[in-house]
Amino acid sequence: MLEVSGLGYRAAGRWLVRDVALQVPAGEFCAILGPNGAGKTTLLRLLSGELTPSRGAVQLLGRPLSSYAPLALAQQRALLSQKRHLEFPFRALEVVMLGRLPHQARGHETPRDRAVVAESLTRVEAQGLSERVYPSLSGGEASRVDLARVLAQEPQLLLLDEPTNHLDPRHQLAVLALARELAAGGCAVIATMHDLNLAARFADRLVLMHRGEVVSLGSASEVLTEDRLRSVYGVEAQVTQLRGRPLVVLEGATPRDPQPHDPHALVSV
Ligand SMILES: Nc1ncnc2c1ncn2[C@@H]1O[C@H](COP(=O)(O)OP(=O)(O)OP(=O)(O)O)[C@@H](O)[C@H]1O
Repeated sequence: MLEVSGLGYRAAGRWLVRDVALQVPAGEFCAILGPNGAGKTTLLRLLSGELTPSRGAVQLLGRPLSSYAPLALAQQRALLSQKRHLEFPFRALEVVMLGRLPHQARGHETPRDRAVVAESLTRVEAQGLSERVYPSLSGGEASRVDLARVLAQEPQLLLLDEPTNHLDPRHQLAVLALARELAAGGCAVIATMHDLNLAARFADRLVLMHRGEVVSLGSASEVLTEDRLRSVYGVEAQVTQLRGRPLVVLEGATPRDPQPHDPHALVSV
């Protein structure tokens, strides 16, 4: 589904993402982890085609991402950004209908569009919000409506930037269960996440980033080791097992931040 090799992105005189190689097949839910500033969002934006790589390439469904026309790309992949802003007093239903635009001939709504929108709102437990004005929604409510919008796009590749942000525990679980369900249905799902235990529980594979590079890639048990959590996140943690998955108990911060804001740390050589 998605193949990435030698991917790099340079801005403001440094490499924000460097040398990333990754393959995500259809049917997989992959979580991208890493400390603040590690490059997760930048990588996701490169995978979506929103940013153009400085090096390397992204292939989607066997074709370079750069060869897709915007409409054709929007029919295949959807990106839920972390920073979302909508000033217009659209109803939630209308916001979700925006997800159907890539599939509509000359912007004409069909009964199928309306059915997909209704189903998308139901899948994120937001059907009761459909008539609400979007700017009046709480952070978590707006997040669920935004998720419904990208679901309505019916993408083959779904990219989610911190999809559990603002959500209460029940809705965090529901959204990640939904990501699993979509993967089971043949979609490739890639989500950036900060909650290590939720990532371990729901994702098939974890990608751990540090200073713009992928430092570990594999199952939760392979990636989430106490040594790695210390060196990458700067935390002392105990990693135990719960129902066959690692369970991380954070104990405290190490004396030194392993992700210093050193502007020269990523300077190209
Ligand atoms: N356009 C840009 N110009 C300069 N620096 C940038 C730009 N975009 C991002 N950065 C920097 O690149 C680094 C990686 O940013 P990114 O948003 O990818 O991190 P992240 O891993 O998603 O972080 P977080 O967990 O805080 O969301 C950060 O230090 C950020 O300040």
